[in-house]
Amino acid sequence: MIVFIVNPISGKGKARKMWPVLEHHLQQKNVSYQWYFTERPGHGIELAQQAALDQAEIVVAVGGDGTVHEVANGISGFDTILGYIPLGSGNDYARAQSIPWNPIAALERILAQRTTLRDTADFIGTEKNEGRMVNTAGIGFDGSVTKWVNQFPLKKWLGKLSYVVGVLRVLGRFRPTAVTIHVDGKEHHFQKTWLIAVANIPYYGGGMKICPDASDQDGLLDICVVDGISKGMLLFMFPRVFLGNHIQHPAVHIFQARQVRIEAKHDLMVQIDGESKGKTPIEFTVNPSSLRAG
Ligand SMILES: Nc1ncnc2c1ncn2[C@@H]1O[C@H](COP(=O)(O)OP(=O)(O)OP(=O)(O)O)[C@@H](O)[C@H]1O
Repeated sequence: MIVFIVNPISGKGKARKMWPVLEHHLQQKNVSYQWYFTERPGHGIELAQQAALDQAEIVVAVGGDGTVHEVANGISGFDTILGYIPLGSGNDYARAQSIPWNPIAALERILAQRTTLRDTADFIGTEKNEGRMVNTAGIGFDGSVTKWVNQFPLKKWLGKLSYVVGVLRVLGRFRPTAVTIHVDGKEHHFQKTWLIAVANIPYYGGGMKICPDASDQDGLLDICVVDGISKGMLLFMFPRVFLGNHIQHPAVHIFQARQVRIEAKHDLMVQIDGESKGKTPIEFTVNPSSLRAG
C-alpha cells in the first residue's frame, strides 16, 4: 500500500491543484493507494505515523520541504520508504536527491521502487524541541528570517519573495553574537556570528548551496559558520551562496562532524528543514543510513 500525504497549501496551492492529475495517473496504472490532505501544521507527522503503523510500504510527501520534514518524522523508527513529489516553493530535498521536478515523472520514480539509504540527523533543543532533520538547519540570521516569514500574512501570496522581504527586515535589527560550537566534542569560539548552518544536503532556502560538499550518504554533518563580517559584506557575499563559492571567504568556516552542539551568548533562532524550531542551545547527531528514500 502507498499512502500519499498532500499539503494543500504547499507551493501556493500547487499540490492541491496537481493532486487530481496524480490520482488519475494512479488509477490508470491500477495502483492501490490511500491519500490524505493535511489540515494544519504538524498533521503530516500524525498521518505519516499512522500510515507506518498500518504497515504502509511507502509514504509519499506531496508538497514542499516542510511536508517532507513532517512525513520523515512520522515514519521515524519504522522501515517505511519515504517518497516525494516536489510541489513546494523551495524543494531542496528534490534537488539533493535528483528527484524529477515533473510530478508525474516523480511519481513514476516512486512506483519503480528503487530505494537508497540516506543519513538524517537527530536534533534536540530545549522544551521538548526534538526530532529528525532531513535537509539542513540554520541557526541565527536565517532562523530569524524563517520565523519572520512564517508569521508574515502575505506569505501565501508572495511565496518565495517573502524571504527577500524577510531578509531585508531582519537585516536591519539582527545583532551578531558570540557562540561556542562543540564539533565532535571539540570547542570552537566565535565572537560575532551571523549564522551557523548544519547540513545533511548542500542546499537550503530553495537552492542556496550553503554547505556545497554536504552529502547525506557520508555519515557526517557539514557545518558552515559565518562570523566577523560587516552587514554590507554579508549582502555583497549573499549571491555567491547560490554557487557555493562563499566558502572561500575568510569569514566562512567549514567543519564536518558526527555531532555538533551550538550555544550562543544571546539566543539565536533555529530553523530546521525550513520550519521554525525554537532557539539555541541545540544539538545535532547524525543518524547514518537511517532513511529509506524511494
Ligand atoms: N492545511 C494546512 N494549513 C496550514 N498549514 C499547513 C497545512 N498543512 C500543512 N501545513 C504547513 O505548511 C507548511 C509549509 O509546507 P511546505 O514546506 O510543504 O510548503 P512550501 O513552504 O510551499 O515549500 P518549501 O518548504 O519547499 O518552500 C508546513 O510548515 C506545514 O506544517
